[in-house]
Amino acid sequence: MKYGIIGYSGRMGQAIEELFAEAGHQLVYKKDEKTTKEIEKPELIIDFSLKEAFAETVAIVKAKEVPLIIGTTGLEAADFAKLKELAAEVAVIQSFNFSIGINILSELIQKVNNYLDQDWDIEISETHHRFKKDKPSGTAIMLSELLDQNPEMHSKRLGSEFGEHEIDFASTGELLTLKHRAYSREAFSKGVLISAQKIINMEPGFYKFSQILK
Ligand SMILES: NC(=O)C1=CN([C@@H]2O[C@H](COP(=O)(O)OP(=O)(O)OC[C@H]3O[C@@H](n4cnc5c(N)ncnc54)[C@H](OP(=O)(O)O)[C@@H]3O)[C@@H](O)[C@H]2O)C=CC1
Ligand SMILES: O=C(O)C1=N[C@H](C(=O)O)C[C@H](O)C1
Repeated sequence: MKYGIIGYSGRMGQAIEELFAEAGHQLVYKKDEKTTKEIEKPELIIDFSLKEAFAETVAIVKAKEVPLIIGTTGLEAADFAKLKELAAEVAVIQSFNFSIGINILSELIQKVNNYLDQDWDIEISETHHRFKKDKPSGTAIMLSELLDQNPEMHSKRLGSEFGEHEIDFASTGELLTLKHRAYSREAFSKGVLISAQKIINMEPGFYKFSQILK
């Protein structure tokens, strides 16, 4: 397939380009903060950039009328409303975490949530590399939204950590811990590749990555 990346020289942009090249796909549209290179019209656009790029990403996808996969974090309710509006015209797949493990963890958290009453403390801790700009991580926010209670959030920015999320559930008598750790950015780019292979043939609509995996 011929695809485009917004945020192509970033850490995720590079990881996606590497995996997609191994799978035989061709990067024909590249956009960063200050540069745009278009060799050909892409069949889909992938956005792993920063929240500041969001309005322009929506405008580009609208103009090109191609599907969008978006993993950029820091998006808020108003941004999601815009994505859903865009999804009336093209297919949009969104997730704050494209790893398979975090999507399994999400299902486990929903299961645990069914057993909890107010007697349980819930804390989410996340650790990422020192260059990460947003805090708490998009994943921590996404996981917290699966719970009836508002959990405490803790963030660390340390060295080269690709992404670690831990969720602790404790009552006065016991502690349950669920944890996920990415070993590399391939954990995320693999999910983007699965999404790209499917989105090409999908009808317009807003889809979470968890729906694509099922
Ligand atoms: N959903 C998921 O599974 C995952 C999501 N992420 C998220 O992906 C995003 C990117 O992460 P990462 O690659 O580490 O970040 P980087 O800082 O390494 O890369 C950001 C990229 O976005 C570009 N950019 C910045 N501002 C704009 C703009 N206004 N318009 C167009 N492009 C812009 C940068 O271009 P330039 O260099 O020219 O400034 C750069 O290429 C983050 O939001 C991160 O949280 C990360 C991993 C997994
Ligand atoms: O910026 C990162 O690196 C990551 N960002 C996402 C997030 O904010 O949750 C996903 C992953 O943990 C890596």
